[in-house]
Amino acid sequence: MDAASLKEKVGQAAAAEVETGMRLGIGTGSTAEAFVRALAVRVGEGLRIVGVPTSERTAALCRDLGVPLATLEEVPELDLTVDGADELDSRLRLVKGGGGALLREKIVAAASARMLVIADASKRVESLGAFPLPIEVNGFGIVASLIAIEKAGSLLGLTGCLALRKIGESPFVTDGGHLIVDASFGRIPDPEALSAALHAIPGVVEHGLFLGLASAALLAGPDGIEHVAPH
Ligand SMILES: O=C(CO)[C@H](O)[C@H](O)COP(=O)(O)O
Repeated sequence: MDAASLKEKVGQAAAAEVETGMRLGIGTGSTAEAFVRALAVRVGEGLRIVGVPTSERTAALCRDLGVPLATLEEVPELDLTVDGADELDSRLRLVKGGGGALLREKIVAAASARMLVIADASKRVESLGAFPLPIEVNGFGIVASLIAIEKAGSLLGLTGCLALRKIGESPFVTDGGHLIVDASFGRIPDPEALSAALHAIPGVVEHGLFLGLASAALLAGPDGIEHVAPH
């Protein structure tokens, strides 16, 4: 089965878990988009939900497909967030932010009673870190922040290159107006320690380590959908 079909299947499986009346956080990325498409079908059949999108991109798709939306200000407590991931480990610790939406994704996930991760099974890893860690930074003092991120990594034995994310020649700018640094640290033995160290840097707005947020995952592979709980 190709990657698009796996995303479609897992998007449908996640949409099947949505119950009428739910307040949903709606993730960002190609897998989350497959979920939105399947959710829109159910909304067309009479499912009543309200969704809080994690990016302008997701909001636009939901509007196009007729998925009812609200802001997090209007609906500040959510029942379930469904979102993709770039990596997940057996404890359902995640790396997210490949699509640059990590700040809103984390705010929405933290406002949700449950977070369901949807991905193809190739996203499951023994240790986080093969995927470069996205770090959202304020544009002010970017060089100072880069130096501080490098030092924070090296104090934890993590070395590797930091790259300012670009689209063509221009820096990628997030929905919140910030920049993204992709940190190729390699294997991250202690994600909690790295999370704390990054949070201590004033120019770091947020980072893509999602720790203790995911409640379950649906992973699509050639043999079907696997339901995974953290352990
Ligand atoms: O974190 C994200 C966006 O910021 C995405 O959920 C993550 O990058 C996975 O994307 P995809 O489903 O396209 O592989």
